[in-house]
Amino acid sequence: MTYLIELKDVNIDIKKKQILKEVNFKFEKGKIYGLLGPNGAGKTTLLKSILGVFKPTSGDILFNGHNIYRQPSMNIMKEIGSIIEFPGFYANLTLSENLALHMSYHRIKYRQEQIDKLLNFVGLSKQKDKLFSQTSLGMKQRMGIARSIANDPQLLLLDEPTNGLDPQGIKQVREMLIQEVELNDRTIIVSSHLLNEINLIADQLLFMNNGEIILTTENKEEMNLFEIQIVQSDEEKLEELQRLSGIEVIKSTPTYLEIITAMEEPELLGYINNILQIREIKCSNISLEDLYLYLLSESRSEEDVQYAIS
Ligand SMILES: Nc1ncnc2c1ncn2[C@@H]1O[C@H](COP(=O)(O)OP(=O)(O)OP(=O)(O)O)[C@@H](O)[C@H]1O
Repeated sequence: MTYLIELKDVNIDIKKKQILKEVNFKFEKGKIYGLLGPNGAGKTTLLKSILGVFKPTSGDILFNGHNIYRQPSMNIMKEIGSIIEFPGFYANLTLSENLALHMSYHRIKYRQEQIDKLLNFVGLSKQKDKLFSQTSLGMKQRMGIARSIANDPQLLLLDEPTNGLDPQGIKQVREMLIQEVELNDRTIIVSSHLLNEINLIADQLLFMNNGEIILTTENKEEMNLFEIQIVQSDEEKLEELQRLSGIEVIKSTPTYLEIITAMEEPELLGYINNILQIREIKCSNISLEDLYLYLLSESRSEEDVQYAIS
C-alpha cells in the first residue's frame, strides 16, 4: 500500500535542541488525522516538516512515495494546502481580490466563478467585497481555509484552524473539513489542544508530547487499560510487543506492563501469550480524555511513558 505521507525515523534539531524525536507514522489517503498535545509538544514542527519548511536532521518524509527533501518537486508542494500560523493576506484588498491574487501567484488558472464558489463554501459570499482588514477573526480563519483548498490539494495541513472562533464557527469549520474529505477525498492533518473538539472529526488521533508521538489510536471513545504482571522479560520481547498494531505499551518494566488497546482481554491474550508469560492481568476502562491527561500528567516522569524497559 502506498501511503500519502510516511514519516520514517524523523528527528529535527533546531538550535541544538531536539524538537522532534524518532517520529514514525504513515498517513493514509482520504482520512482526517488529529494531532494533539500541549504547548511546545511539536505539532507545528511536525506539520512544517511535511510542508517542506523544516528539513529533518535525520530520517525521511515521503509524499506518495517521493522523498520530499531528497527529490524536491514543485508538483508535490502543489498537492499540499496549509494554514500554519496566522494566514497572511493583503489588508487593503477585498476577500475576492486576495483569493484571485493567490491563484495568479501560484499560476492556477481560474475564473471568477471558482473564487465565488470558494467564498460560498466557507460562508463568505456576502463579504466578498469587504477589505480583508475589515473582517473578523473568524472570517480571516475561513479565508485561510478557502486559500488552502484553492489549488485542489490532496493534503491539508491545518494548525489549530478553529483558534479564536466562536462555537458556531467551530462547528462550521468542522463540517467544512468533513465535507472536504467526503466530497473531494482530501487527507487532512489538523492540530489542536482540544481532544473533545478533534474527536468529533478525526479518524485517527496522534498524541504528542516532548517532540514524540506518545500514543496513536483509532478508537474515539473508551479504551481498555491492562495492567499486567509478567514473568521476568527482556527488551527484545517487549519490542516485539510494541510492534503489534492496535496495542500501545505505555509503561514497561521487566516484570510489569501497562497496555492501552481497544481490544478485549481474550483477543489481547491471543497476541501476547505467544510472547510473554503472564502472572496476573487486570483490565479497566479509560476514557480518551483521562488517558490523555494521564500521559501528560506532570506527576509522571518522562521515563514512565517511555516505551523501553527501565
Ligand atoms: N524556529 C524555531 N526556533 C527554535 N525553537 C523552535 C522553533 N520552532 C519551534 N521551536 C521549539 O520547538 C518546540 C515545539 O514547538 P511547536 O511549535 O512545534 O509546538 P506545538 O505543539 O505546535 O505548540 P503550540 O501548541 O504551542 O503551538 C518548542 O519548544 C518551540 O519553542
